[in-house]
Amino acid sequence: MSAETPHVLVVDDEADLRELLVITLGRMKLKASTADSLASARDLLEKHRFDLCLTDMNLGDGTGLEVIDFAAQTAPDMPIAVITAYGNMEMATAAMKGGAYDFIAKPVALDRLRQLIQDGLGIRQNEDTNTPSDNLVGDSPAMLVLKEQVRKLARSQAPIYISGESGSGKERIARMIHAQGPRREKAFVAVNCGAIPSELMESEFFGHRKGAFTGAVEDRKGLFREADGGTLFLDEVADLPLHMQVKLLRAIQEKSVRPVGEAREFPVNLRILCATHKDLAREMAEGRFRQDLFYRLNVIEAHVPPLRERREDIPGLVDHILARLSDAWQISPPKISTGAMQALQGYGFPGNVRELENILERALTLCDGSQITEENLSLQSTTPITDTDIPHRKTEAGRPSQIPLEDYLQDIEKQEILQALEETHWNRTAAAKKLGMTFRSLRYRLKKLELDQDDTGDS
Ligand SMILES: Nc1ncnc2c1ncn2[C@@H]1O[C@H](COP(=O)(O)OP(=O)(O)OP(=O)(O)O)[C@@H](O)[C@H]1O
Repeated sequence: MSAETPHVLVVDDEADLRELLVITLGRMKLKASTADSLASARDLLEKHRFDLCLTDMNLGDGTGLEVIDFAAQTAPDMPIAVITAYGNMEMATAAMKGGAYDFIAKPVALDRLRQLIQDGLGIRQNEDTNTPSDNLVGDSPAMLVLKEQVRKLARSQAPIYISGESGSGKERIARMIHAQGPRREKAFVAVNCGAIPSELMESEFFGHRKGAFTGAVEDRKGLFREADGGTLFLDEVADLPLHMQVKLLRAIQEKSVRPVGEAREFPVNLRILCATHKDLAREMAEGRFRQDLFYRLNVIEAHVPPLRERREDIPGLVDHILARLSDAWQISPPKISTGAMQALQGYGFPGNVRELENILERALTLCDGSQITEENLSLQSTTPITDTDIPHRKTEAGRPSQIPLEDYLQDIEKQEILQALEETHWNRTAAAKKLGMTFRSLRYRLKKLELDQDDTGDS
C-alpha cells in the first residue's frame, strides 16, 4: 500500500448501504469511490488503482463474483471483500473460492465492517515483508504448486482444510499460511483435537470461570480467545466428538465464545485452519462429522502430497534436517553416502517427513560422525516402491471439484514446464523445444507463473 491515503472502491446498487460504507470509510480517514453497478465498477477498476474493494454480491447488472473475476485481471493484488445477504454462506464461500479475502453479512455490523477493512488494508502491508523460504523445503513440481497456493491462501481469511497423510507437513503449511498473511503479528495457536479429553474440551476451547467446576481454580481464557486476532489451527479435527462439533460451529458462526460458568459472550476475530489425516468427506458421509461444520471449515482445500510422490524433495530435506539436528547437537553435519541417499530415495516413507526426521536422528546417533551409511539408516524392509504404487491423484480422479478449472489448468501447465526444465537441467532453450513452444513464449509463461526468479537470460 502506498504512503498516501488508501483508496477504497465501494460497489453496491443500494444507495443506503453505499452511503453507510462511504461514511465508515471517511471516519477511518480513507478515501472512497463508489460504483452503483457492475459496469461502472469495471470502468473504475480499469481507470484507477485501488487499495481495497468492497462489493455487494447482488448488483443490478451482475454479481460480486463478476467484480472479483474482473479485478483478477485488472488489479490482481487488490484485496476484495464481499457483502452477502444474511445467511447466504454459499455465496460467501463461492466468493472466497474466487479470491475474496473475506465477507460480511447484511445487516452490516459497523465494528465488524471496520475490522474487515483493516484486515484488507493490512494484506498488502504485510506482503512487503519476506518470510524465509527455507520454511518449506522442497522444489518438486508438487511442492512448488503448494507453495504458490500457500502464498495465495495467506491473503484470504477463508477457512482452509489441509489434507494429507500423517507427518506430511500439514501443520507446517498452516504455520506458513499464518506467517505470510496479515495476522502474522498475532498468535498462531495449534491444538490437537484428538489429544484433549472429551470432558475438558469445552473449557479448553472456550475457557472457564474460576469455580465453574471442580478443578477450575482460576479463570481460563481458552484457545479461541488466546488466538484472538490470529489463527487457530485445529489439527486432527475429525477427532472432535459430535457434541463439540455443534459448539465449534456456533462459535465460528457467531464469532463469539462463552466460557464455561460465564454469563457473557466474548467476541473473537480469528482465522480457522484445520487438518486431519482422515478422509473428512467420508467421516461426514458416515455420520461422524457434521455436514454443516464440514462446509464451514472446508471452504478451500490445500492438499499436502505424501513424500513418496515427491521424491525429488528428499535430498533437500535430508540436508535441511541434518543441518538442523547438527546445529542443535553442536556438531558439524556428517556427509551422507551415495548408497544411503539412494536407499532413502527408494524408500516408501509411510510416515512421511516426520519419519525421515526420525530415521536421520537415529542415523546421526549411530554413524561414525563423518558419514551416514545405508546401514545407519536401518530402514524397514518395505518393498521398494514403483511408479504403479504411486497414486496419481489428478489423472485418476480428474479435477478435484473444489479447485477452479483455471487454477487446475495452471497447475498442470506449471508441472509440465517444471518437468521439461528439470529434464533439460534448466536449459530454457531446450525446454522450450521439448514443450513445442518458442523461447519467448516459455519466458512469458515463466514470468506469468512466477517461476522466473533466476532470470539470467538465454540459457
Ligand atoms: N516441506 C518441509 N520442509 C521442512 N520440514 C518439513 C516439511 N514438511 C514437514 N516438515 C517437518 O516434518 C515434521 C512433520 O510435519 P508436520 O507436523 O507439519 O506434519 P503433519 O502432517 O501436521 O503431521 P500429523 O498428521 O502427524 O499432525 C515436522 O517436524 C515438520 O517441521
